[in-house]
Amino acid sequence: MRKIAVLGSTGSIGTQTLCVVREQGDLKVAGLAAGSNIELLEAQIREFRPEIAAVWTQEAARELRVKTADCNVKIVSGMEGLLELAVCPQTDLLVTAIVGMLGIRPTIAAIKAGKDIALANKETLVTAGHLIMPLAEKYHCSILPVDSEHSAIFQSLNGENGNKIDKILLTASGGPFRGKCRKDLLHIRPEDALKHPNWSMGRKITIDSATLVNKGLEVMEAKWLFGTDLDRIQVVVHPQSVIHSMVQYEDGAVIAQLGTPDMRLPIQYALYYPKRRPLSGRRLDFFELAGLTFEKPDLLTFPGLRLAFDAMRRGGNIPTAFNAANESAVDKFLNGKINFLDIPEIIEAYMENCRFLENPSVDEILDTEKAAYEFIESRW
Ligand SMILES: NC(=O)C1=CN([C@@H]2O[C@H](COP(=O)(O)OP(=O)(O)OC[C@H]3O[C@@H](n4cnc5c(N)ncnc54)[C@H](OP(=O)(O)O)[C@@H]3O)[C@@H](O)[C@H]2O)C=CC1
Ligand SMILES: CC(=O)[C@@H](O)[C@H](O)COP(=O)(O)O
Ligand SMILES: [Mn+2]
Repeated sequence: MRKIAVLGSTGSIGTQTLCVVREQGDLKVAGLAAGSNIELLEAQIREFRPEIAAVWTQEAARELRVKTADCNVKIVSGMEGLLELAVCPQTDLLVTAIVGMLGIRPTIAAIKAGKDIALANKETLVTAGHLIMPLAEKYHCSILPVDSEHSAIFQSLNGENGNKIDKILLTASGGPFRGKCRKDLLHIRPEDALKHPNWSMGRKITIDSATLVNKGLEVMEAKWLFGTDLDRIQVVVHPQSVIHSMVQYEDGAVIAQLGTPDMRLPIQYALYYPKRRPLSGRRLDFFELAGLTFEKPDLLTFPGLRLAFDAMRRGGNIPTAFNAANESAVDKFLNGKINFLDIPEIIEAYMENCRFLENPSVDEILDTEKAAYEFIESRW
């Protein structure tokens, strides 16, 4: 029986991971971690009976201990708690479904403890991919993609070992503002940007989809996961989100993975790789598809994608600068402190102002993040 722990169990990916566990019935959940939603975490503890559960604050931990006193679960808190959970001996796979750079240290700890990683937390790979990929190789750990596009690429690479890839075709929905120009985006409110055309996801990634920053993060994620040069990764806007991504080989053949917009499939694929399992829910009906269309991304209206390519080309800690500035800017946008169009401006400003570090350590990555918050706080 595969034993898993889930970082971010109360979020969009976390709850869908537990749906898969519930439906399949043959996975053991040994650890659950959440931020502050202790009501849902308590219910998850009662249903899945993990050995260990983590929350962020000590106060939340105290409250959860009282609520779950009859459950024989160890409650931990803070970064120490996440690290303890990540290396918990009762697990062999860690699902990283937490948002942001908070995932870096637990992911590294889990790899060093020999755990496989089902990786949803793309920010970790974007900022620390140069540390994580070699570490996973050293400790013989698999990094199994959960992100829908990367799972599609992973599935399209199956059985093609040794064959030369011409291009990775990374599909993008284009977000809720596809087809608009900059002037149309001047007065966008958070509630407008939170309406993704095809996917139901957490708030941060939904804003990232609206700015195309998500696609920029995914380009970097693909580069690390598949070891592909940037100039072999092409973003293709595909508004229907039916083709989840494609791989073109040197003979011109294009292999793709298609499906309904349901994250349970890539999650389940990562949990059971290389096996497929039955999955309930709607199937693609090709006779009902109105059509599949494709466009080039509009880099003038959505400069976030251009900045991501730029960050990756510059390397070092600049992808961290890109990511940390975006995290700070998205938070400010969601709290009504800045406009939608300020998000890429803030990212660019910090990318230009941050101190360049060639091969940043974890501490230097986290320092770059802290400096981003300070820089942005002092100006916006
Ligand atoms: N949602 C999706 O469909 C997809 C998401 N991803 C990626 O997956 C990751 C998760 O996204 P998503 O599920 O949408 O995010 P959500 O915002 O829905 O969930 C985030 C989770 O992280 C938890 N969390 C927040 N702060 C802490 C903390 N300090 N300690 C422990 N846990 C914490 C939250 O807990 P709480 O709610 O209790 O505070 C929640 O369980 C992101 O990196 C995203 O880019 C990738 C592809 C698709
Ligand atoms: C479900 C998933 O993987 C998201 O990352 C999704 O792809 C967002 O879609 P866009 O960024 O293409 O709008
Ligand atoms: Mn994605």
